[in-house]
Amino acid sequence: MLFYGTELSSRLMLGTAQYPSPDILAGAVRAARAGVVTVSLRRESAGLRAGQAFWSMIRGLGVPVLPNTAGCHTVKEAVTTAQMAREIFDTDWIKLEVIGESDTLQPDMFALVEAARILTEDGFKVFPYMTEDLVGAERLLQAGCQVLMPWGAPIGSGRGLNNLFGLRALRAHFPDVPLVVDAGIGLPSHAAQAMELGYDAVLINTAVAKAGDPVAMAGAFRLAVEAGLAARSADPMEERDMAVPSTPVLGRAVLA
Ligand SMILES: CC(=O)[C@@H](O)[C@H](O)COP(=O)(O)O
Repeated sequence: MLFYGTELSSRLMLGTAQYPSPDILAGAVRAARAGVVTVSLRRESAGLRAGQAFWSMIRGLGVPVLPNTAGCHTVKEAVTTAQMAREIFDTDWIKLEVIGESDTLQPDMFALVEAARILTEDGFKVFPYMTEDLVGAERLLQAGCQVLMPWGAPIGSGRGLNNLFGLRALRAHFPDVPLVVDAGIGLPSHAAQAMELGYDAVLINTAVAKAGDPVAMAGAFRLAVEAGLAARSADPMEERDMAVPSTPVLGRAVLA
């Protein structure tokens, strides 16, 4: 699967926020064999790890960087943050987040489409963080996005795939568009389920960073993503409502 013409080394995208230490973050990225790491300009700038040292460490991981506009609530904020990210990380990839509601951190789909249009016209390759809304998805594609990133559940909730019907519908409507489940994944089994649904990748941050052992959890997610992808490629059986005996019966026992 190509993401804007680039084949990633793995289908696991890893967020870099909230780790107990930079060493543990680096260990998690290695254990996950992450295909991409995401980094938030606004959050890092505001925190203790601000500035060049943290960003140099991220670049030094040797994994493609996908900067994001986490924490942005308006089109203007998101566009300005994306432009800063392009300079700092020397990449035209941007994970576009425009948050519309504070309790759920639900994306503002209207502002998202507008920001995506501005950024694609400016040469960016936009990875939009979105709800599973089919019409919104169509508008984002019309705005120039070639990848879509629907949420599994609210960011940091660890609830997994909240709306299986919606995620399935999105996959069915856009069979050729790279789709990534972004946010809300709490367990490796959720990641495997996303891959089994036919999603092309998953993006995970909190579930790894906040695990008791982030490095071990990163390894578990790697295995789950690989398992889900392998299962999908192996063409899983159809679910049925009724039982079908799996053991052939060749006659009945005769009781004397
Ligand atoms: C949209 C967003 O910010 C997510 O990419 C987040 O970084 C990952 O979500 P989780 O922390 O729930 O995995």
